[in-house]
Amino acid sequence: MTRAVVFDLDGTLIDSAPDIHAAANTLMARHGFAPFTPEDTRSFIGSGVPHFISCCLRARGRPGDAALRAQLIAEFIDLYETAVTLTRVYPGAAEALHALENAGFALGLCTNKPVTPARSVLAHLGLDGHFPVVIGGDSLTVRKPDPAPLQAAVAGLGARDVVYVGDSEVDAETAARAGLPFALYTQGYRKGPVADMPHARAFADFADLPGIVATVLA
Ligand SMILES: O=C(O)COP(=O)(O)O
Ligand SMILES: [Mg+2]
Repeated sequence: MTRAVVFDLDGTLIDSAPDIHAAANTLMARHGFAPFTPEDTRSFIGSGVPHFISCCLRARGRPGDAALRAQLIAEFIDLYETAVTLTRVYPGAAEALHALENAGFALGLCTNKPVTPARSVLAHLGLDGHFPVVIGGDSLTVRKPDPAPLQAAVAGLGARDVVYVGDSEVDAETAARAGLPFALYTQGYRKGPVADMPHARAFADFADLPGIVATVLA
């Protein structure tokens, strides 16, 4: 059976918050709302687009407006596909993907970002060739922290021994519910202290990841 590493995307492999921030503020301006700070935007990321838009509306005093919410979700998804130019790969992440592949690991992706913008930003950054399986926030009827998307990624890879790598509380809960070890990247968009998040290992430097995966799966 294949050994595999499944990655979260936003805040884990890529710092995409600047693009998400720009898209959100385009939307806010279009609808006459005040812009968000980068910190506001980062705090809304991690649970997918519907949740992101709910956070935007709550912050602007319109939490119960279902029609506006549906409209903003559709417009945001429209903006999302080309929101790639401000996004950067975290230092050492691309090298870690190569090292893991060279060590024989299959690689998969399980993100709450919708699958079309996820594939678009992966291609823009030259990372798409690493991932035979990409599960996005709209791939199934449920999204993380439900374990089903992560389990679908694992099944798609045909893997048994798997580590999930992510940056957020949502990712830690997803891995726990899927019964998989979790490696926490500490430089992403988590909302609280590392100590409050269940994890097998935490790392701040991608150079450490291949060794961590080997140890966790030993
Ligand atoms: O779209 C989001 O809210 C977050 O995406 P992620 O699951 O890749 O962190
Ligand atoms: Mg993330």
